Amino acid sequence: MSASLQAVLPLVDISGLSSPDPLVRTAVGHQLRAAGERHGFFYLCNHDIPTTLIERVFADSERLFALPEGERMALDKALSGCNRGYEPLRAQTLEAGAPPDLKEGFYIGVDLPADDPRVVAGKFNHGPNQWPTSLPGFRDTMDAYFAAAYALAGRVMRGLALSLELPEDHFAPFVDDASATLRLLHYPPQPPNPSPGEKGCGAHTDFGAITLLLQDQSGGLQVLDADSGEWIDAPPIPGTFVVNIGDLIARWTNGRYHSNLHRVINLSGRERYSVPFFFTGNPDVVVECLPNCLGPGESPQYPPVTVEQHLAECYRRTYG
Ligand SMILES: O=C(O)CCC(=O)C(=O)O
Ligand SMILES: [Fe+2]
Repeated sequence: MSASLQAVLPLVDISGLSSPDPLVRTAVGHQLRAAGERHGFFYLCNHDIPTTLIERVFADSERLFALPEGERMALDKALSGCNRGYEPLRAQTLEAGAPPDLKEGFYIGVDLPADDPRVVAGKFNHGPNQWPTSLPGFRDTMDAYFAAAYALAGRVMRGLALSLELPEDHFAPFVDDASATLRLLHYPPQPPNPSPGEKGCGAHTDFGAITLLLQDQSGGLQVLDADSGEWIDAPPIPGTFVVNIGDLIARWTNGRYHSNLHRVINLSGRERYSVPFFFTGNPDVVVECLPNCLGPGESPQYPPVTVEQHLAECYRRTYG
């Protein structure tokens, strides 16, 4: 990574949040605050998710997207009723007005049986996962990684509470029984003659509270620098996640923390694989401006919304 880039997107060592020393934890909070207020993006290191597990996630993701089309389509998320399973190429348009995204995906969420009261009640995105039957070990890998990323997201939420000078467990009602989505993504190489504006992932902000992103070595992720209007690269750094603040934190903080635009253009000439984990939180929580994020004379930029309402609207907007 170039030195200038390192200066732009900060690196936060998350292990400090586990320190018994409150000053060390608060120092991590300060770093998160600076990152949230600037680009809303940072690299996170010293998470304790094993490299071997991360490698298995990428290997199994490649195996999934290498399945014959018929097998992938048998897991089409259109068949699921709760947005789980396979999403074909060009199914989503993250950037309004741009061509559909040049990516295919696979969605995994909290696995709930059909008789769970929340599923029976028809809550948005609640239900069972769809699993490929021809890939031994796939489900175990994804279950293990889902649990690890879920726990890490909970730690980051504690850090964000500290960053906002709130009690560390302030977001506990949001973290308890949280919804989250693990998304496997596969981007073919950008075609030599793309349609105007065609990208792997059009410019968008993420819908949830935070996103923990793993990417392979291809590069291609770009983050908007709102001050200069330029796109800055967020290349992979081994051993780290790229973490970004999503729309819910922007709403909570009245825009003090940025849910920043980002996009993917896979210019590597090869297949690109990435794995975002969206921590969307407890669907019943009402997200509204935190009192300590409202300066004198300011009014809330966003009306209160439940997590569930917000997510349903974001899906409607980008899937049509
Ligand atoms: O593939 C990536 O690097 C980013 C994906 C992304 O931004 C998303 O799925 O929201
Ligand atoms: Fe995103």
